[in-house]
Amino acid sequence: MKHDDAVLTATGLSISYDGRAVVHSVDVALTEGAFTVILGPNASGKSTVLRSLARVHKRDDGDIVFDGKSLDAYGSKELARRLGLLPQDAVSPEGMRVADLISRGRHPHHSAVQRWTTEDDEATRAAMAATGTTALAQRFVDQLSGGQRQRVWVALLLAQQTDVMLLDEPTTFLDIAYQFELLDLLRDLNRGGKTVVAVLHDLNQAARYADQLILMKDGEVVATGSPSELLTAERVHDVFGIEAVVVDDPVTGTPMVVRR
Ligand SMILES: Nc1ncnc2c1ncn2[C@@H]1O[C@H](COP(=O)(O)OP(=O)(O)OP(=O)(O)O)[C@@H](O)[C@H]1O
Repeated sequence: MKHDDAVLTATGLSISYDGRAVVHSVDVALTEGAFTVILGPNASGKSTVLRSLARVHKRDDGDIVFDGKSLDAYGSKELARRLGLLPQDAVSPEGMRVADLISRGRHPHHSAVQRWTTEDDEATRAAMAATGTTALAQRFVDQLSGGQRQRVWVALLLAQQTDVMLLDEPTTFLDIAYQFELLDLLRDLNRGGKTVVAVLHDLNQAARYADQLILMKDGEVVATGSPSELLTAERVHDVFGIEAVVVDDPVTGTPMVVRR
């Protein structure tokens, strides 16, 4: 699969767990500088694809090319400086304070002998400010609410300062205000040049924020395109099995899916 404006492409990507195939020869092209949202029903393979794109999960087959070079050719620190993943099931080490967890986002930027620098300070401070976690700095991560913890994980990813950010259901646990705040933040980062890829479940949020949607079902990519191209009543029915009408969002004009 060749896309001149893609920063990360996967071709013929197949992935399994313990011999059970769950992703079947999919092609994915993530446009550089775009905000891409992966949508699909539960168990359709979204997280598995995302983890594989971040080289966290091994693929059985397929080529992944990141910025002109095979993903496999990157050293782990080199890759972590350029591409970051917020997993769906991030678990923090027990007894760790928020500031310490977020500072881990700076590790890929350090050599074996390098000390903490003012740049590291600046990156972590900015990440905490952007995610509203500054006041939580000395709290233990395992004693936070689900939403607070989620914002801490996002802060870690921000502190990592990668060109490409992959986020698996980043709005989980967040109240509606924080959901939009986080999506606004991701959009700002995206407009500042970062390539953002997020798995979301809310079709209308996806339609508002995404330049590009990747629609998955049963371990396959069923369609890729802009929200207005993709979100039709017929496709929503085919992929999610619900009867809906698609109208224009009265605020943004993007497609808005309303269940009948
Ligand atoms: N660690 C694992 N071991 C075995 N099977 C797994 C594992 N993780 C996921 N699977 C299976 O792989 C398939 C795809 O799962 P995946 O988590 O990628 O889907 P998803 O689209 O992200 O789902 P959801 O919206 O529920 O998060 C599912 O059938 C799931 O049961």
